[in-house]
Formats: sequence, C-alpha cells, structure tokens
Amino acid sequence: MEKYDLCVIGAGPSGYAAAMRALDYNKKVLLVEGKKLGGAGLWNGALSSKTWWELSRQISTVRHHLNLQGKDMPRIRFKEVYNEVLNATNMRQAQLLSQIQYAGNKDIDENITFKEGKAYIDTPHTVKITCEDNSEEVIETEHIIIATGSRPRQLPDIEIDEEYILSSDGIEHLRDFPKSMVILGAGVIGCEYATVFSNFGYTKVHLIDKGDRILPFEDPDVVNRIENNFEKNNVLIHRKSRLIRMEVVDDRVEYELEYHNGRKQLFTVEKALVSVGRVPNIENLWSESVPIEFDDRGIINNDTQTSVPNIHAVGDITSDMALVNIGELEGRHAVDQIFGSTNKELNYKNVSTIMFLNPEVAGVGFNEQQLKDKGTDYRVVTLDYECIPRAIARQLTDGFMKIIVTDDPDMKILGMRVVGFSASASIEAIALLIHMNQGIEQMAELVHPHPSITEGIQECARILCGKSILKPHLLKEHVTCKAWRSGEYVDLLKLNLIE
Ligand SMILES: Cc1cc2nc3c(=O)[nH]c(=O)nc-3n(C[C@H](O)[C@H](O)[C@H](O)COP(=O)(O)OP(=O)(O)OC[C@H]3O[C@@H](n4cnc5c(N)ncnc54)[C@H](O)[C@@H]3O)c2cc1C
Ligand SMILES: NC(=O)c1ccc[n+]([C@@H]2O[C@H](COP(=O)([O-])OP(=O)(O)OC[C@H]3O[C@@H](n4cnc5c(N)ncnc54)[C@H](O)[C@@H]3O)[C@@H](O)[C@H]2O)c1
Repeated sequence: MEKYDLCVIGAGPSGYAAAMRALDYNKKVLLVEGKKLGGAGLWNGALSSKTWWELSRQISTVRHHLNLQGKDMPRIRFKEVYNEVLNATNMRQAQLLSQIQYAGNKDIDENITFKEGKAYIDTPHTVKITCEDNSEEVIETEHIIIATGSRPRQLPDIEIDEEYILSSDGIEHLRDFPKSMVILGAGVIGCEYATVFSNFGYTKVHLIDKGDRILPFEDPDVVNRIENNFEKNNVLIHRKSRLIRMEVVDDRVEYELEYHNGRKQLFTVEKALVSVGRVPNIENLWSESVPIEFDDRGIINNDTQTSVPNIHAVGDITSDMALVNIGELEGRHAVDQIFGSTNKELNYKNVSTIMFLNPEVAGVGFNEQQLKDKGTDYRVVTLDYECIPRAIARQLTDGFMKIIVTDDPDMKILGMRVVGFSASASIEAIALLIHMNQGIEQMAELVHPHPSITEGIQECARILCGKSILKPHLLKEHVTCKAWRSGEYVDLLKLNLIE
C-alpha cells in the first residue's frame, strides 16, 4: 500500500492550494480529483463565467460604438465565444497541470502525486480511489484534507434537464444564444449571467428572486444602480411576485407568477437558468467508521479541523463563504495547521469580493446594511465616478464609490464598496488599510498616479478629513457625506461638521 503524509481530496482551488502549500514543507502529497483538475474555480465556475463576462463586455462596447456611427453589429456566434471560453479554461488548467507534473518528478525533494478517480475515506488513515474504469486502489495517509467543493442547488418542483432548464453547470450545453431566458435566483450567479446574456444582446433576460430585490445582501444604493442598468439593457425584473410553477411545455419553458395582489400571469421563454445557491458535495465520501460531523451547509470544522483530528475540510465543502480566495486561504491554512507551528486562527473580516455585473461591484469589509443590523454607528462618504478624471477619460462614468469609517475622530475604515469600471483594483489599498487597522489619513496623504481610479478613494478620504480638492458642499449632486447615528442619517455637509 502506498503511503503519504497528506492526501488531498478534490483538486479545485482549495485542494490545489493545499497540495502546493504542503510541498513547501517537503511532504509527500497525493492529490485526487474525480472530474477535472481546477474544479469550479475553472469549469462552469469562476474562470469560465468571468471569461464569458469579459467577452460580453467587449461585444457590448463594440456594439455601442458602432451604433453611435449608425452601423450594425455583425452577428456573433455562440460557438465562437464558447471556444474562447474553452481556450481560457484550458490554458489555466495546463498551467496547473504542468506544476503538478514538475513537482511529481521523483528526483526533486518536493513530491506530489496526482490521481484521477473518486476518493472515499475508508478509515481515518486509508483512502480508497475508484478510477473511471472501476479499478480500485487503497492508499495510507497520515493526514487528509477534504476539498470536494459544491454543486448547484436544485428545487424539488423544478426538474433541471440541462437542455431547457439549466443550472450554471449547463450554460455550456447551449448551442446558440437563446432569444429569451428566465433566471430564477437573482444572487451573484443569477445576476452575473443576466449581465452576460443581456450584454451579448441576443437574449431577452427575465429575472426572478424569492426576495423583494436582486442581490438581497447588498446595500440599496448599489442594488439600485445595477437594477437601473439591467432595465436599460432590456432585462425584465419581476417584482412583487412569486413563482408558482416552471416546466417544459412543447420544447419551451413555461412559468407562472403570482403577484402580491393575487393576479397570476403566464410567461413562455426559450430557456431557464436556476441559480438558487449551491450545496456541499458530502455524499459517498466517508464510511461509518469515520465520524465526521456535518450539517446541510457542509462539514462542521474548527479552524478547518473536523471532528476527526487528522482530517481537515476546506473551501465550498464548509459553510464559510464560497469563493476561490477563501478556498485557497483555508487550504493553505489547513496545511500550516497540520505541518507548521502556527497558532494563528483564520480571519474572514477583511475579505475582498467582486461581482461581475454592469458595472462591476467590488467590496471589502462591512457594508451599511451589515453595520445597521449590528447597531453600529458610522460615517459614510460617496463620490460619483463623474468626478474621477480616469473614468472621464475612459467614458465610463457610470459608478460611485463609498468608504465607511467609524463615527469617531480616528475614522478607522470599516468597509468600502465600489460600483464602476476597475472597481476591483481600487479596493486593494483600502483592504490593506483595514488589515493594518489604520484610519483614512494615510490614504489622503499618498501621492497616487494620475489619472487613476484610486484618486477617487483619496478624494473620499480627504472629504472625511475636511481637506478635499473637490469641495463637497459645492458638488452636492456628486458627493454625499453623512453619519448613521442612533438609527438615522445626519448630513455632515449640511451641518458643516467636517469642514
Ligand atoms: C458560476 C460560478 C461563478 C463563480 N465565480 C466566482 C468568482 O468570480 N470569484 C470567486 O472567488 N468565486 C467564484 N465562484 C465560486 C468558486 O468557484 C468556488 O468557491 C470555488 O471553486 C470552490 O473551490 P473548492 O476547491 O472548494 O471546490 P470546487 O472548485 O468545487 O472543487 C472541488 C473538486 O473536488 C472534486 N471532487 C468532488 N468529490 C470528489 C471525490 N469524492 N473524489 C475526488 N474528487 C472529488 C470535484 O470534481 C471538484 O473538481 C463561482 C462559482 C460558480 C459556480
Ligand atoms: N463573483 C463572485 O465572487 C461569485 C460569482 C458567482 C458565484 N459566487 C459564489 O457562489 C455562490 C453561489 O451563488 P448563487 O448565486 O447560486 O447563490 P446566492 O446565495 O448568491 O444567490 C441565490 C439567490 O437565489 C434566491 N433564491 C433561493 N431560493 C429561491 C427560490 N426558491 N426561488 C427564487 N429565488 C430563490 C436567493 O434569494 C438568492 O438571491 C455565491 O454565494 C458566491 O459565494 C461568487
């Protein structure tokens, strides 16, 4: 029986990051993958959907410029776009694979073996691997990391056939851009694909959520901007209604809504996408002799360690945020816990996120909604992209940024949201300041390159410090500065409290 220091089950971003970190400790590592190296970090997931988004943005921009000149856009074929998506995912997979092949070279100290097959934990120290040809192998290991990820959640009354009613795993089964598509679930995946399909311009998108608004976890000012742009782009957002049924009838998707006033309405579209969250892949993973505790949100763990001391769980298989950066963080942390001497606990307070919408939305730290729920007072400054020279030069002035700080003289940064072009790049500086538990003074004083989007952040910081170049009381349409105190907003500009 082959023996390893560590067996990592699942080669998505979390498992891959864990395996690579174990090499830093000169350990003998086995990485097992049941489907495709890269997991949802690449396939039907993060990289593929972002490539769809980037391509859809380019097409939408070209169409806009051609329209301005009174010219028609040539027809873009689905298959050609799909091939570009495939090139991107293949390119990334080849990189990941080449690292493994190099590290698998027995002549070098670091040693990793990659096996394709379904892993099953027989005992806390033995793992059975079943290959596609049904051959089986059992290996022995000191430690195990479970990184088997998640899959789309299904609803009991709606059958996903991946032909007419799709999950996010089925987008690539499409043969052409559908003329119409309803998206059920207006969370991150639903809104990102609504953006992609409406950007390409061939699909009339309908959007439904069980909540009162799209992206229910985001602040209303952010959501309003995204909703307005959806509607400008011909997306139909169903409001004040609930879905009664959805089924395939005569090769089309029929769905019925009931509105708050009791009225019912029937719609027919070509395709449907169901994006109502994801569920952890915990089935058929361990035997009864391995008492791993779990609930319907995933494997229960303490700082990645499961109820079986030599078995850790990381990434989407746990109930923490389902993101590539979180999976990688957890994968690396688990290895440090196992082989290192760290006693630092994982910290999710300062996670940067980005949603690929129209425009993109980046965030770090708390939003206003979360702080209000916690009962925390704060100050918040917002600045329109129309005040940022780089955005003007790019003619992408649709957006705004807001910085949220503590409501005291220290003005420690609590969070930030940026809605607009290059949003993700601009939050990094703020993420660092939060990490360092710093106030905004540093940001106000730095010399930023010009023209850059980060100059907008600098101006926000200066507004809060009362020393801005753009005087907020003279630019009231583009700048707000207020405090949330004891359950209501106080306008800091009106009261002249900051200048
Ligand atoms: C459409 C979509 C878009 C997304 N966009 C983003 C984004 O922009 N940014 C972001 O940060 N996150 C994004 N995510 C989330 C991100 O993809 C996941 O959080 C991330 O992939 C989780 O990584 P993981 O390694 O934990 O799991 P996965 O990526 O799901 O990988 C798990 C792997 O384990 C394998 N496996 C399962 N069971 C077994 C077994 N028994 N034996 C062997 N192997 C097994 C699976 O085949 C899979 O390859 C997106 C997700 C989706 C679906
Ligand atoms: N850019 C990114 O970082 C990115 C992109 C895509 C996915 N992801 C990750 O993948 C995860 C899963 O994405 P998701 O969009 O599937 O989940 P989600 O939790 O973001 O959204 C699910 C949506 O479905 C709605 N919903 C649930 N049940 C419903 C029902 N019966 N009828 C109608 N609506 C219903 C919810 O109200 C919610 O708005 C995300 O939480 C995120 O962690 C991240």
